[in-house]
Amino acid sequence: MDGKPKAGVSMTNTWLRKHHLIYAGATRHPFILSIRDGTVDLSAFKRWLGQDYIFVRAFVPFVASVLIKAWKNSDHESGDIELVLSGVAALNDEIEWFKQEASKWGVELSGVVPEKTTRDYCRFLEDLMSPDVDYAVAMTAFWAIEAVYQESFAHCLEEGSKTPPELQEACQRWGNDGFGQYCSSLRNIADRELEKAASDGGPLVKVSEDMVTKAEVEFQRVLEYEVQFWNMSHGSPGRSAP
Ligand SMILES: Cc1ncc(CN)c(N)n1
Repeated sequence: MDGKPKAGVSMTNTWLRKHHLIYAGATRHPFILSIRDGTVDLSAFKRWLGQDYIFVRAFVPFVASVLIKAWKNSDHESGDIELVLSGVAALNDEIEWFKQEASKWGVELSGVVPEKTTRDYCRFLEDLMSPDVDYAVAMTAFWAIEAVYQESFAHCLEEGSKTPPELQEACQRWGNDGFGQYCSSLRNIADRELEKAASDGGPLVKVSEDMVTKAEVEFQRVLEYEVQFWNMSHGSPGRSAP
């Protein structure tokens, strides 16, 4: 296979198939399955809550950096800016939700020390904020980060799941249909930008090919970080030390 999508098959589709094992590892992780079957260890949930609060605070400037890239790279009619802006607004609510949820569970957010996995993932986001990172690459990472949470938490709300009632609100936050629509829109933008790069036959063809390769690498790295993040939360053996 030459790594290029077949006609009519989007780039993200091609990558989801090619990397389906790690994608399933990220979206059907034992931590998520334990929420879904009601056996979740609540101390693991609280650990996730504290670490994810730190992650989300670092995610805001990353999304703001995508907003700047959207402003520079998309036209007004595309609606990219409005979509990313709605993401920033949703993160404002999300931060408030974390504060409320933490107080409900007795987690002191100001005392949470970031674990190594959280620090590494936040550093990864910081690297992606560079103006040198192309819009297509940043958008691919953005979509993948949101899609993992959407698919994971939606799984905990499916019929037959035994998610404890006190965790259902958390699952609704990312598992609801509106968030699913938002992820689809992010994915469409990523595909549109990747398609533009892949079909570029001009003198900068090599630059465009490199961009698509970079986007695929960052897609895989997001999935690896998401698995590590769940491992850390779950307290899985072999997780990295703080
Ligand atoms: C680690 C992680 N990944 C994704 C999301 C969804 N914004 C999140 N809150 N935290």
